Amino acid sequence: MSVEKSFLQKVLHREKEKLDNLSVIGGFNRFIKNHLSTILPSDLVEEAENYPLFSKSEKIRFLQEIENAISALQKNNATAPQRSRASISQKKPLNLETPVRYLKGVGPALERKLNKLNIKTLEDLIYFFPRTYRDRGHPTTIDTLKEGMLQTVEGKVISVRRRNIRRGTLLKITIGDDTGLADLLCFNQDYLSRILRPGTRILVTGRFRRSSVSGRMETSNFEYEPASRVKKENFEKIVPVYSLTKGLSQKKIRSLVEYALQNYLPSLEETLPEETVQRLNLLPKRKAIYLLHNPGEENIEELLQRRSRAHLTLIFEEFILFALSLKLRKSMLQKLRVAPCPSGSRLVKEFTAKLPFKLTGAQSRVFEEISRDLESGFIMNRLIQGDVGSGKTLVAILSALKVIDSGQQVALMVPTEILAEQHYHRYRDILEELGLKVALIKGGNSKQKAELLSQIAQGKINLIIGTHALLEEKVQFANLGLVIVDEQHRFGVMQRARLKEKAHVPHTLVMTATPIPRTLALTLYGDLDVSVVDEKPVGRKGVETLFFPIKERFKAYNRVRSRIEEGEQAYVVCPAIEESEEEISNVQEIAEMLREKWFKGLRIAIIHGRLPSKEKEEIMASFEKRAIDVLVSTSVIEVGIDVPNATCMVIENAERFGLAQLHQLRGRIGRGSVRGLCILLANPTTEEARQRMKIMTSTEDGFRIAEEDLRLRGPGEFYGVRQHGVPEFYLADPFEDWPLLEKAHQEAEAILTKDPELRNYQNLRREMERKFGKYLDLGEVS
Ligand SMILES: Nc1ncnc2c1ncn2[C@@H]1O[C@H](COP(=O)(O)OP(=O)(O)OP(=O)(O)O)[C@@H](O)[C@H]1O
Repeated sequence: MSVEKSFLQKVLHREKEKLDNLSVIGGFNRFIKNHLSTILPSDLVEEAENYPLFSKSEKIRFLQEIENAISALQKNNATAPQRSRASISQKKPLNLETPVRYLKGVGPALERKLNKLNIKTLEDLIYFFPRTYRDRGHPTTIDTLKEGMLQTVEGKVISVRRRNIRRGTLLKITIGDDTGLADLLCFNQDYLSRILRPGTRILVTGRFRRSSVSGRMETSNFEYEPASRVKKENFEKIVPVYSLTKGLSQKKIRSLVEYALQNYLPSLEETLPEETVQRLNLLPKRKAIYLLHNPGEENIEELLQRRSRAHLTLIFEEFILFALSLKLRKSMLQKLRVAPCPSGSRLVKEFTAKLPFKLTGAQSRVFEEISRDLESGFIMNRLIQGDVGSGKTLVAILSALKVIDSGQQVALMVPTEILAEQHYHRYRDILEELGLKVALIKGGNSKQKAELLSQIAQGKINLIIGTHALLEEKVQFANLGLVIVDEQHRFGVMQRARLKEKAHVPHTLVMTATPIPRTLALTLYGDLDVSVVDEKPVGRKGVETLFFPIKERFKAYNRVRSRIEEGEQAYVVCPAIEESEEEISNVQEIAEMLREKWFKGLRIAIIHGRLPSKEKEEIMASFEKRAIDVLVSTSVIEVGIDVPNATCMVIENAERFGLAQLHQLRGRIGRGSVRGLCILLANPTTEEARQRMKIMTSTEDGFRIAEEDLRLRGPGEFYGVRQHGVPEFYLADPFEDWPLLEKAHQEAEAILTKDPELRNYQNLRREMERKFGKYLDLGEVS
C-alpha cells in the first residue's frame, strides 16, 4: 500500500476513535475535503463540502464510506490509477479516450455509476447528450404560479419545519417573495434543512399545486439553485435533462459534463470540411456539442424532436464518418485480387439438371451477377435480397457449387440450429451424389466433431454448414473460398469485418429476406453490392390468411383438421413455451388441448428452442418425412424452415407478434403447389394490433408489409436490428434519420471521388479511423 493510503487508514482510525467520544467533530468535513477528496465518491465529497456540521449517524455513514473506499483502494492496489491530488494537478493532457476516472471529483463509486450509463471515457461524457430538455420558464412570482405547469420562482426561505411521518420524515420548507408564500415538501431529505436555512435565497423549479389545507401553492417534485449562484442574466430557461442511474443526480451529471466541456471542448478538432459545414447549413462541431448541453434560448420544439442545427450537425458527422468507412472498405475489398473461378461449372450444370424445376428468371439473373463476380478475379461482397420463399438459398447453393468446382471450400452460416439441420439434410444427398462432402458443425465438443474439424482443416470437406457460431468456433479451413451468411439482420458489418479477420478474405454472399429501404441497406450493407430476387417460383398458390378471435378457436382448428385429413401438415405457433403469469398460449398447453380435443388421433409433436439439438433434429426430420401431422412450436420455426407439404398454420395470440415476424412465420407455408391456409387467432386489444391483423389478411407482399410495419411501429422496432449489426452511434439513428444518412452518403461519395485517400481531409480521415477503423481492417489477405 502506498504511503498515502496507509496514512489515510491511520487517520481514519484516529477519526473513528474521536467519533466514539465526541458528538461533533470540528473540521471533519474539512478533513474530508483536504485529504479524502481523491478517493471518496465525489458525491460524498460534495456533501461534505456543502454541510458544515454532521449528525452522529451521518458521521458513521461517512466513516463507513471512507472505509469502503480505502478497502477498494487496497483491493485494486495493483491496477488502481494513482488518483492523488498531485497526479491530478499535473493535468495529464486529456484526450477523448481518457477514462472518466481521471476527471476531478470522480471516485470509484461515481465511476461505476457513470459506467452504468455507458460513460467510460471523456468522449462518452461529452457525447452524453441530454435525454430531453425542460423549459422551466423565466423566474416568476409566487402569485402568478399556475397549477400543474413547470415554473421557476425566486424566493427566500422563511421557515423549515420537520415532522415524523409513517415512512420517515417530512420537511416543509416555506419560501416567500413580495407576492406570497409557497411550500416545498421534502420526504426523507433531512439534509436539506442544513442547506436551505431561513434567509437563504433560492430559485425553485417545479410543478406546483394548491394545497387544500393551507391554500398555498406547494410542490414535492422540484429542483433548486441558490439564487446567489445564478445571475439573472445567466439564468438558463431551457435546461438539459440527462438519463440517470441510481445515486446519480441531474445536478451531478450536469456539473460533470460542464467540467468536461470546459476542459476539453476547446481542444477538440473540427472534423467536417468548412465548405461542407457552410453549404449544408451545419454548425462547427464544437459549437454543436456545446449547444446540445447548453441550449440557451434555442427553439425547444426543435430540440425535443432532435431537429436543431446542433443535432443535425452531429448526426451528419456520425453518418459521414460511417459512410466513408464503408465506402473505403468497399473500395479496398474491390481491389483485392483472388484467383478467378473458371466460367461454366460442371457441378452447377449437374446440380441444376437434377432439380425438379426450372430456375426463375430472377434466380438466373442473380446467379449470373454472382458468377460474374466470382470470375472477375476480384473479391465478391454481395447481398441477395428477396422475399420469403423466393428461392435465395438455392441461388446460394449454386454459387457454392461454382466455388467448390474451383477447388475451394464454402461455409454456409445460418441463424438457427434447426435451419442449419434443414439445409444439411436438404442438400447433403444431392451434393453427395455429385461426389461432394458436406458437414454440419454444431456446438459442443463431441469426438465426431473433432474428426469433422480435422477433415475440414485437411480440405476434405467441401461445404460446411453451421450457425453464426461458426465464427466463434475454432474451425480451421484448408482453403475457404466463399462464406454464405443467411443473416436475417443478425449479421451486420461488424460481424462481417470479424469474419474477414478469420477467413482470409474469401468471397462473401449475404442473404436477407426482409425488404429493406435503400437508405437502410446503405447503412447495413454499404460495403456490399446488392442483387434482388424479385420473383417467386411459378405455381405457388399463395396463402389464404384468416383472422379469428380466440373464442372461435374451434372454427380455426376444424378447418385445419379437415386439411390434415387430406394428407397435409400443419404448424401451430405459440408465443410461449410453458405456462407463465401472462395469459398467453403456450406450447405445452396447446399441444395438450389439441391432443385431447380438436386433433384427437392426429400425430402431434412439440418443438422449441430449449429442446436439446438432437431432439429438435429428430422432430424436424420426422415432420419432413410426414411422420408428424402437427408441429406445435414457438417462433423458432420463423426463419428458413421449408417443408412444402406443411400447408397450414395457426398462430395463437397472433397479436403478440410483429408484422415482420408474422410474415416470416407465414412464409413457412404455401411453399408447395397447394394453397396455404394461415389462421391468426388473436384478441387484439389495441388499434395497432387490429391493424396488424388487417394487414396480414389483406396482403402477402413482403414489401407492403414492411412499409405498413414501418408506419405502425417505427423503423427500429420493425427491423429489430438495433442490437444486431448496426453500429453504435451517439446521436444518429439510421432508422429515424434516413434523409441525413442519404445526404451523408452523397457527400462521402463526392469527397472520395475528389480525394480517394482523404489526403486533403486529414481530420476527417483521423476521426473516421478512430471511430470506424475496425471496418477498414480487412484481416489477412490470402
Ligand atoms: N425456381 C424454383 N421453382 C420451384 N421451386 C423452387 C424454385 N427455387 C426454389 N424452389 C423451392 O422453393 C422453396 C424455397 O426456396 P429457398 O429455400 O431457396 O427460398 P428462400 O428464399 O431461401 O426462402 P426463405 O427466405 O423463406 O428462407 C424450396 O423448397 C425450394 O426447393
